[in-house]
Amino acid sequence: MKMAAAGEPHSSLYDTIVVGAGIQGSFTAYHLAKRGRETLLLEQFPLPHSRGSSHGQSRIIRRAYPQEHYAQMMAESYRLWEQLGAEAGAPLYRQTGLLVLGADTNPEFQRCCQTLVQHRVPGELFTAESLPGRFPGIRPHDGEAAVSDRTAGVLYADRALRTVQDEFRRCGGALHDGQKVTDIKPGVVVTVTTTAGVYRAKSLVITAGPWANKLLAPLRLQLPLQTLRINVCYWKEKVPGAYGVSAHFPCFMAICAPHHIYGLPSNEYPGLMKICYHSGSPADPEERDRPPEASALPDIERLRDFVSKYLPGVVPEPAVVEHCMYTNTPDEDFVLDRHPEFSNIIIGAGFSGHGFKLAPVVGKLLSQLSMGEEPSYALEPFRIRRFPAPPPAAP
Ligand SMILES: Cc1cc2nc3c(=O)[nH]c(=O)nc-3n(C[C@H](O)[C@H](O)[C@H](O)COP(=O)(O)OP(=O)(O)OC[C@H]3O[C@@H](n4cnc5c(N)ncnc54)[C@H](O)[C@@H]3O)c2cc1C
Ligand SMILES: O=C(O)[C@@H]1CCCC=N1
Repeated sequence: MKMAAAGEPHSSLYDTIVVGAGIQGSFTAYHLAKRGRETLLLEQFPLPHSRGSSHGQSRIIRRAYPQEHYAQMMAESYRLWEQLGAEAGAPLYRQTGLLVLGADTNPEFQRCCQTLVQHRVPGELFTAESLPGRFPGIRPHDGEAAVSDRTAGVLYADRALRTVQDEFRRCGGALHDGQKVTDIKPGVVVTVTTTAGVYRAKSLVITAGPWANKLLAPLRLQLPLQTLRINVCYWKEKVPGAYGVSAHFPCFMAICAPHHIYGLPSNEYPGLMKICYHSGSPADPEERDRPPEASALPDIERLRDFVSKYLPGVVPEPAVVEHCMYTNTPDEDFVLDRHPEFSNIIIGAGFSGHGFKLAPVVGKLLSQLSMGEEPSYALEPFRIRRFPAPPPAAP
């Protein structure tokens, strides 16, 4: 394999250029390099950075999904996470189990129970009466039930991102950070201009997170993506460690309207549990550091209410609030597809706040599309054409 040293100009043609070194672009580049493809991964910010969606110490990994297509992909995703951890000699997740909590009549709750049974995932069903006997820290309400997914746990997100980028480089890939892509010229050979140089490749993968539509606009494509600024809240345990990994407290996902609330056992900040609202305030990624109006913070109020009603051993006031971006599609399914006009431009976008755990499979699928191979899963739920065509621009 031909290799250019880091920083050395590369005059010839790459097989693939991947734009965006978040978890999705990094896994895509890793799969390509492992398959011997000459791959360049471009990132606008010096790495590591905390301006997109892939930073932070933790993410939930679970097989409890109401949608069959994700439950199916998760089987392989667990294997690929395991494999990457073994290659790097560092574990990338900790099994804690997860509880899905909801009204026992809720269709989404019932679909989660069904997929867990169908995929023979080890777990247990609890009633509102039986749950506190097993997990005294949670106080469910009448008519609610919980189902556990014992395979679930916490991914060490920052470590995972660094590991996949290291493994990509170890396989011969080139990662150029601090280089913003400013222009893309489609063609049989795609020409990519950055703030530092010009590169050419046979195919291009765009995995730009909340910046996806900014890169797609000059390529005459706009996806129905909403970018949201998310408050990542940490809450103090009244007794340090009572809701911690060492006390075997699980992750949880509470099916609430209009958006779910989820939590992770205390670990990354001793004495603090991560409990978040699965939505946020609309924000341009360039404006992510500007706090929204105080009136636009219903998420924190909802979280306070949830903590005081369901988690009696947690102080109902956030102790630490960090930030991250979601990029949501209208149905919260991902976009994994070719550009409708330029078939050698592949798009991975709209991961809607649940894409980290699936990144090993997403990266494999995007790499397969860029190599012209048949993807190993049906991509119907992820096609661009599922969205109604935008109205024609005014004359
Ligand atoms: C608070 C929070 C909690 C979450 N919890 C979970 C969870 O528990 N489980 C789970 O599975 N998922 C979770 N997610 C979702 C998951 O983290 C995201 O789906 C995933 O990180 C998306 O990755 P990405 O690579 O698409 O985007 P990003 O990480 O944003 O990466 C895109 C990259 O592209 C770069 N880029 C953009 N434009 C350019 C350009 N012009 N030139 C060069 N580079 C460019 C950006 O700088 C960025 O680094 C959570 C997300 C958040 C925010
Ligand atoms: O994907 C996940 O597991 C988390 C928790 C539920 C809501 C979104 N992200």
